[in-house]
Parts: sequence; structure tokens; C-alpha cells
Amino acid sequence: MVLNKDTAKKTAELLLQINAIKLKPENPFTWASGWQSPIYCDNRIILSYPIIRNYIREEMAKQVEELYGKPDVIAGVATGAIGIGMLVAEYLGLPFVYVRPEPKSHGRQNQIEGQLSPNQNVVVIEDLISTGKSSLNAVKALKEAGANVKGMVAIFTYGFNVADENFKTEDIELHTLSDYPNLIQQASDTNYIKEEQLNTLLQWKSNPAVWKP
Ligand SMILES: O=P(O)(O)OC[C@H]1O[C@H](OP(=O)(O)OP(=O)(O)O)[C@H](O)[C@@H]1O
Ligand SMILES: O=C(O)c1cc(=O)[nH]c(=O)[nH]1
Repeated sequence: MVLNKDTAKKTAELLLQINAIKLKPENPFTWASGWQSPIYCDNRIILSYPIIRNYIREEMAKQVEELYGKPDVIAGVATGAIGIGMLVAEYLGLPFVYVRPEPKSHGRQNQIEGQLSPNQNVVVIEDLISTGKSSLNAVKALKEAGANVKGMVAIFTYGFNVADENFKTEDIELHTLSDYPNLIQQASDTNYIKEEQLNTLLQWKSNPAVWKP
């Protein structure tokens, strides 16, 4: 759920400006879920732009504070949200941990890196939600470590039903700076996407799990 319309529009505009939105309908991207997609939103690129990453950091930090006050710890979902999660934690003056997809196979065999104690209030930072599987896998690890997961703030969501259902099942609140409708609106207003590409994107969005070029 998008909390602030202006932030949603501005974030979409910035993602387009830094070419974080990639379109490849003829030779689709393979997503973490295994889905084939004509679009890829690479939020990692934000970290390469100091002014834009400061904007994203501040908007995420504001949402964390507005929704949850001061949690004890900020957790970033590895690897995409380690950088931005750390920036949000730094801005709020809070401790930071990051959560691997699975425990490391050597060393200390940690899945959660950093210091986390049972019963601490944690807000999770994620860069992007497709199915929500990666983020909720991190939530599961945090809960198993005894954390009190208050909710999640992410930069972008495609807003798929499957993700909504997954978050509902796990009883985790999700807020995002921007989402797919805002991105598409902004991309068509600025002629970033052509009509033919827009049609592909609309068709893909109606049934992404089985879409083929
Ligand atoms: O909602 P989902 O279907 O789980 O997909 C979204 C996830 O995919 C990306 O991570 P990726 O697995 O590409 O790894 P990375 O963060 O290490 O780049 C992204 O950073 C999310 O964590
Ligand atoms: O689902 C994914 O793997 C995914 C999609 C996307 O647009 N961006 C990203 O970083 N990951």
C-alpha cells in the first residue's frame, strides 16, 4: 500500500530518470520467483546516485517513524536492501541487521547478520516486492530469532494479488514508496514507454505467472 501519493509519483519519476526501469519484452527477464517478465525494476541503481538515494532514504525513514515510531532495529533483506536499509538505519540512528535468504554454509552459519536480541521491535526494509516470497522468508527468520516484526517498508511493489495474499497470510503490514500503477502512469506521461510496450505491460500484468513473449 502506497502511503503518500506525491512520494509515489516522485519515486516513479526518479526510477525512470536513472534508468532503473528496464524493458525487454522480446528477451524477458527471469525473476527470483522464476517468472518471465518484460520489465525489471533495478532499485540497486539508486545507491549510485547520492541525491536520489538520500531522497529514498528520507522518505523510507519518514514512513518508518510515522507508522512505527522508533523500532529497536532496522533489518534489510539481502542483498538488494542491505544498502538502502543501512542508510535508513543510519538516518534514524538505529541498529541494523541484514537477513540472508538462507543461513551461511560456513563461518558462523548465520542467516541474520548483526546483533539482534529476542523481543526487539524490528522494521524490515526491502527494495522490491514481486511475489513477496523473499521478504517474507526474511520475516520468518527474524520471527524465529524471537524478533517482534512490526512491519515492512519497501521502495516498490508490483501489487500482485499473490503478494497481497502472502503478506495477509503472514499477518505482515507492507507499505511502499511507489508501485506499478504510479510507474506506468509516469512512464506514459513522459513518453518513456511507447504505446506498443504499454500494451505488452498491461497484458503481462493481467497474468504475470504464465506470461510468454
Ligand atoms: O518478491 P519476490 O518474488 O521474492 O522478488 C523480489 C526479490 O527479488 C529481488 O532479489 P533477488 O532474489 O534478485 O536477489 P538480490 O536482492 O540479492 O539481488 C529483490 O531484491 C527482492 O528481494
Ligand atoms: O522478482 C524479481 O526478481 C525482481 C523484479 C524486479 O523488477 N526487480 C528486481 O530487482 N527483482
